[in-house]
Amino acid sequence: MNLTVRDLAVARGGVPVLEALSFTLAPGRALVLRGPNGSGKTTLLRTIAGLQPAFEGEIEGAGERIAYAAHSDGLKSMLSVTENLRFWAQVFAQTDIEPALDAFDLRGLEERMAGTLSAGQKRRLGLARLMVTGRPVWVLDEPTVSLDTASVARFAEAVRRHLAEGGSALLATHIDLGLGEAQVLDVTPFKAAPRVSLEDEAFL
Ligand SMILES: Nc1ncnc2c1ncn2[C@@H]1O[C@H](COP(=O)(O)OP(=O)(O)OP(=O)(O)O)[C@@H](O)[C@H]1O
Repeated sequence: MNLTVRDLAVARGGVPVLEALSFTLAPGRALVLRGPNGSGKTTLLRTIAGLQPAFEGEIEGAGERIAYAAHSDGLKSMLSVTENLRFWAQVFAQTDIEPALDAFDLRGLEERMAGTLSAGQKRRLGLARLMVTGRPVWVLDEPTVSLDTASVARFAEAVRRHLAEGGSALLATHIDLGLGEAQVLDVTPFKAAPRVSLEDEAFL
């Protein structure tokens, strides 16, 4: 199933920040949002994740298909790394946290309280949670903040695997993730953005 956005306008504080936005994101595809600070990327992602209503337009294929990773890691600081992952796995009716521990290099940190982790380790744990949601559409806001080069590469690899398994990813980022074949959508406030269809693009 595609994620489809049609003639979408999104607003913060009642003020539209983006409008006339349309795109289709098919299974196996990634779309990177690019735009200057304040251009509305976070607002768009929050709207697609269902955290705020659309100002105008339609979103299809979102709802319970979305796993959203916001700017903040949203961890439970008094729970250990494994307890955090188990908690989230339970919320999403999943059981296996082992692949997430491996993918985000959390081995050796399993029993550490999340609150005692470094910023980059917290971010790795926050991103590892995506893998225990079982949800097909990853919506990611600046996912690589605080990550070192090796962790960025691990993250990109996790995204690639997710796409290869039929998932999709919508990401706002200012840095090059090395997802060479990902489509890029330039977000320009108050101007009609180009229509993007990822259905016919080569597999990432
Ligand atoms: N809580 C809020 N209330 C009112 N306006 C807000 C709020 N949060 C953000 N804005 C404004 O909405 C606009 C879009 O912000 P948004 O965070 O979506 O941009 P962004 O493209 O994600 O920026 P960045 O690259 O800096 O993260 C900006 O002008 C911002 O100042």
